[in-house]
Amino acid sequence: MALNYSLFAVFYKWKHLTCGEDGEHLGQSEEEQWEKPKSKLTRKHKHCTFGDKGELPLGYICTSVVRGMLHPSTGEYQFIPSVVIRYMASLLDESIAISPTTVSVQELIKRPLDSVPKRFIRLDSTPQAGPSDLNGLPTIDMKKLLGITSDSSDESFNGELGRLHFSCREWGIFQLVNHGVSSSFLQQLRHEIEGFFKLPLKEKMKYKANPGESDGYGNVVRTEKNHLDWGDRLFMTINPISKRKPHLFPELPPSLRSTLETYIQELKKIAIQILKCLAICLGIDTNLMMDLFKEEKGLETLRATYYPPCPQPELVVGLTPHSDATAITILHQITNCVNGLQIKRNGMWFPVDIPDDAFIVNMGDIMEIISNGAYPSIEHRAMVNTESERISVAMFFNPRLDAQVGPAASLVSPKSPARFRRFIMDEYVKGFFAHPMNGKSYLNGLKIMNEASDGDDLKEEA
Ligand SMILES: O=C(O)CCC(=O)C(=O)O
Ligand SMILES: [Fe+2]
Repeated sequence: MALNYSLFAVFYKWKHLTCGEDGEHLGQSEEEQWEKPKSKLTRKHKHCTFGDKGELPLGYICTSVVRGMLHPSTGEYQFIPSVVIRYMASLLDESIAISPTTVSVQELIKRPLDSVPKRFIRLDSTPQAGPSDLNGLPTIDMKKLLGITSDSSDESFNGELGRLHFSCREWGIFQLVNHGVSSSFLQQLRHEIEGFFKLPLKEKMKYKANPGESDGYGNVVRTEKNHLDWGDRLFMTINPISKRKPHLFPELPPSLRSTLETYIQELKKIAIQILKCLAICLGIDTNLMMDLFKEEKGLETLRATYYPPCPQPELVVGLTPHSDATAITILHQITNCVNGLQIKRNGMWFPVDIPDDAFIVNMGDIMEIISNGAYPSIEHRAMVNTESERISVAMFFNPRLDAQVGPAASLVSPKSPARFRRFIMDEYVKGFFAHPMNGKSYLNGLKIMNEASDGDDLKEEA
């Protein structure tokens, strides 16, 4: 059934709309409920309740306004009777009534929900390991990476640098401790980000993603089958500053903005040192690597995700399986103790237990490309639970948009030909957002199938 918003607008004005108790519909099929409501009424349905408007007598015209909704194309916030909203929710799987960017799971769970709407239901036959099966991720001590340069002695390679190389090659992910960002500051960050998600929907929608853009607030469909994830996001380009959307970062509540600004600066320092160390481990000239991530030009984005509790967590996914389209990502689970990140290893999903205040660093597709496959990106997803909300903040570090990216020249030889095509970063990013989120499928599209590659094509740039 293809119902669109204008049809709902007609329902809204419909003068004979009646309902059962607590706004429930009457009748067998949903069409009937709307077409012949009166014929189905019984004494049992003597009154109906509309949210804070209290009980309304039988047959009362449903014009009480109790909830709001965003118009899919104008983005305007509009009040709609709760009964219409419930009906719309029941149609989520079949209807285009709610446009992808206007769904807020946080709003959805404010209503009584026994089961999740069909559009959120995902089936995944990949085996799932138990919570303790992973035995923790490798741990890297940031303090020990500080001060390492390409002139450092071989000793450092035997120590933390060696562990870093191993973690990236064998795991593609590690937890970072002693990173220097204080617990009290992380508390403040938590307070600010939670505050953002607690804002009324109307406020948050000032930051909504504009049509065709990836930056902004909302639950954006990125899957082939138009499934929705069980989470609301705020995604923003942070650097270069000229790429910040005027209605987003600059317009955030000032205390959130300044906390984020400090956080971003701290993470940037960490990311740059890690990238330098990775270049050393891989045998890439650190200057070439740093040129890609030039401080004012490197592409940096941030995604804060709010995962509400879910009545049927086994049926939904908080964040669709994907690998990050970045060089490296630094993830902070701001709701300590509430886990949800899972990684795919040996064809199996493993839940990750993130220690309080540790950061998670993972390799993205760009690092897999630069390293010519030596540091594979890790496929991961986020899952939810029945009890607690969870919030994560991921910061993505990428080469500058005008950089030509491909396997580092020093890693390509006749024996080890380039495994990936070269491209301009800007085109890669645009292509990524136009591509459905589906494991590592975007990266796979950049693979050179014919292993014999043209070495001359590989310039000195990393
Ligand atoms: O919330 C998480 O644990 C994962 C977030 C993530 O993978 C992302 O934002 O790309
Ligand atoms: Fe991710």
